[in-house]
Amino acid sequence: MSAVGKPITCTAAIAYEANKPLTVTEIVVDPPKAHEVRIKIVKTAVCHTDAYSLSGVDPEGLFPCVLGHEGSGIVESIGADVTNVKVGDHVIALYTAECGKCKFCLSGKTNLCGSVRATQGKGVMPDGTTRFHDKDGKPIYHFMGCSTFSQYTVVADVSLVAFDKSVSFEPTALLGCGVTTGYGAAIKTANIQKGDTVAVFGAGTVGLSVVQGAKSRGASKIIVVDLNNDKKDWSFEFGATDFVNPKELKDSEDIVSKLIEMTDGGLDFTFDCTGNVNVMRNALEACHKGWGQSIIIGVAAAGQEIATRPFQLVTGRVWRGSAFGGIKGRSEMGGLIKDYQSGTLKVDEFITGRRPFTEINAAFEDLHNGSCLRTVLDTST
Ligand SMILES: NC(=O)C1=CN([C@@H]2O[C@H](COP(=O)(O)OP(=O)(O)OC[C@H]3O[C@@H](n4cnc5c(N)ncnc54)[C@H](OP(=O)(O)O)[C@@H]3O)[C@@H](O)[C@H]2O)C=CC1
Ligand SMILES: N[C@@H](CCC(=O)N[C@@H](CSC=O)C(=O)NCC(=O)O)C(=O)O
Ligand SMILES: [Zn+2]
Ligand SMILES: [Zn+2]
Repeated sequence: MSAVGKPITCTAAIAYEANKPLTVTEIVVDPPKAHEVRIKIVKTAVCHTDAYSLSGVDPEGLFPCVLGHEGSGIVESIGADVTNVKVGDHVIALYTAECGKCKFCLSGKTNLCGSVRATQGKGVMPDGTTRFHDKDGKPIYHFMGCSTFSQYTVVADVSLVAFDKSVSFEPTALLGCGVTTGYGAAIKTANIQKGDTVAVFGAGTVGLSVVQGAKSRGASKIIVVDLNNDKKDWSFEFGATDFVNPKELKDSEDIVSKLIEMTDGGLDFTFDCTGNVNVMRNALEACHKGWGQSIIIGVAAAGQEIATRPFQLVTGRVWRGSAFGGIKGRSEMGGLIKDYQSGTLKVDEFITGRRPFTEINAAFEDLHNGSCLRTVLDTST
């Protein structure tokens, strides 16, 4: 019997409090209101940002909530006035919405959209209420406008994009965050050109996706910096030309001087994909005088601040940031899917494990163990 217009009881993973394992339990998911879409999530994966928010240091972190923002699934039902998707469409949830109408969307300068961001950061839908409840009716917060750690979720219509049914749910789940973020940061935010030199700090899914973006643009040197030698082989497979482990430098060397020496004065582009503010400083200072740009992708907690001597900027180095790789999810995801289909963009290669949904806490543990890129969860099991 169809559940359209009715609440659905399903399994979800609830973050009840910071730093505690998620509780896999039944919740109630209300039907979508106007301009909302209820999705049956098929595949989802854990991104480092889910672990960051679960750790309790995210100033927008609210509990209890349904985490998860890398996920894809099938439109189960739509609310009034939804015109961009229909029931049965295969979709990716987008934590960076694209309304096409707000000041941000119309600026042509950014992929950040203002339409739902304020309520998204408060863990509620645009009308200020939640569609998730526990069995006693108590509200459960949404997360990043997606909440993919549930068999069913509700998102704003501006927070999803449909994709061709010939593409499967696993790669599209990963395109919901990590891969798109890194690849976009390289090809869009930085707009790396043939011959440029690049250093990437942090060889997780985001960092290695920067690497493949740099490779696709013909960068002449792509240096990966990571403390974990287990990331070396992957770095080369995704396109790195060099791998440096700062722990293995000589006493007389530091990572900044090492990178400057390797690149005849510094890099054209560096990327922080660690979220560590000390690494961000090194990444900036390893840039070439006069033009080098450092792009911050990693997320750091409230209270953490970046520092450098202003002279570093006076002498032409540029500090920038990138959210979701600068990609506009609804109008540009199709291009990334084409890159995936043509083989330019590796996505499946990031899947280092698969688990049933009930093992979601183990998937978080995987992320903290250096031999994981992404663990994909099957919400039906
Ligand atoms: N701006 C945006 O739109 C987005 C930002 N993010 C953020 O990007 C970052 C990366 O995410 P993700 O790839 O999923 O995370 P991962 O945890 O998979 O990757 C981070 C990598 O950085 C390495 N690392 C940690 N500390 C250092 C250090 N001091 N020097 C060098 N390498 C280091 C880790 O090594 P080890 O294996 O030893 O832990 C790991 O390989 C996170 O901060 C995440 O929150 C993610 C998605 C979107
Ligand atoms: N609530 C967090 C926000 C951290 C952050 O910067 N998030 C990234 C996406 S991380 C994905 O894995 C982002 O896109 N930021 C732009 C935005 O509008 O949120 C905090 O306050 O730390
Ligand atoms: Zn993410
Ligand atoms: Zn907008």
